[in-house]
Amino acid sequence: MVGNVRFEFSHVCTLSQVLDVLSSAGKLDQDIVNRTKQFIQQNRFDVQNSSNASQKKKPQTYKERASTCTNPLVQQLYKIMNLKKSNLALSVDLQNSQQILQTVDKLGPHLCIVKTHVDIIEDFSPQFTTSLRDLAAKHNFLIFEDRKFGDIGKTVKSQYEGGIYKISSWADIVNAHPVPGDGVIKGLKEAATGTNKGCLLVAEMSSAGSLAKSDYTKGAIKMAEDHKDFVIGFICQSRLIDDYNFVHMTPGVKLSEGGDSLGQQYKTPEEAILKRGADVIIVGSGILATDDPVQAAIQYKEAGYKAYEESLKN
Ligand SMILES: O=c1ccn([C@@H]2O[C@H](COP(=O)(O)O)[C@@H](O)[C@H]2O)c(=O)[nH]1
Repeated sequence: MVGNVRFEFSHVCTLSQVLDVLSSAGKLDQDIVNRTKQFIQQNRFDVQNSSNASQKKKPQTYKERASTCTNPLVQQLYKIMNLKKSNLALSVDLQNSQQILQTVDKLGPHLCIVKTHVDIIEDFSPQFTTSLRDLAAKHNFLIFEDRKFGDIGKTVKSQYEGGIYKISSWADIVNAHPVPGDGVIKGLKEAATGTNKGCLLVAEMSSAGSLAKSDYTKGAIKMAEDHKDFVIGFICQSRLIDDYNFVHMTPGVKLSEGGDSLGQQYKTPEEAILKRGADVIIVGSGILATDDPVQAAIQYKEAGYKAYEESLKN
């Protein structure tokens, strides 16, 4: 009240919208935007239900997630993570097939997922994928081909099942950019009919200046929810949805923060899991570019698992 005049205030835009405007104008770093939004999400005060406001959904163990999630591939992944006490995915970005297989054989006991970029292998042969599948069976991990499909449905279908790589015959998981619309998912899904395969949507990226943010990321979430039978989660930099049926996998992870000369941005396993809500951390050079990759993998596995245990206390 001012004098005898009563004023009523209501907001014209949300804090998230303000953050988006500042980010689009180049005034705020996307990383700060994502973290602030995540903070808001985690600390939301529900006015209508304020007595329950402090009751956050209880975090589930990997074992609990394996029994409550509905997608068989997601169940399998959480079972592996529980059994091997590992949320570590190795990005095996090497160009020689023997080197890849030897590395995977040594590091396999510590991994829940092996991520490949099959098109950087210089001596690719179908035998390589047979040997990789043998190692997946020997060490109990899933294979994720980081192909990032991004074309119309019929093209991605051919790229997934055909060509020299025949990705659908050996990869458990692939990923896709949501940019073409959900035809990209429908095309991949058709090629995977009747198999236990899954797709991750690239909802956010670790690289500086990524356009995958705000409404684009929201669109990716909607697409995932519309295709729950095949989309098993996201490549992302923050927790996007409070549903363990969608596995959040975060690349750009190293034991110390920083970046590379081509725009990659690193965060620690603790930051990725505890602050940003990742389920799986994806690590490449942090392990491969060391003198002792086995020791490095153990370090990442232990750091990732410790952060997961810590997250259960929240
Ligand atoms: O947003 C993204 C999506 C994918 N990647 C891939 O992950 C690895 C990261 O390797 P590092 O050596 O740990 O940087 C690489 O294969 C990328 O293609 C990503 O980094 N960011």
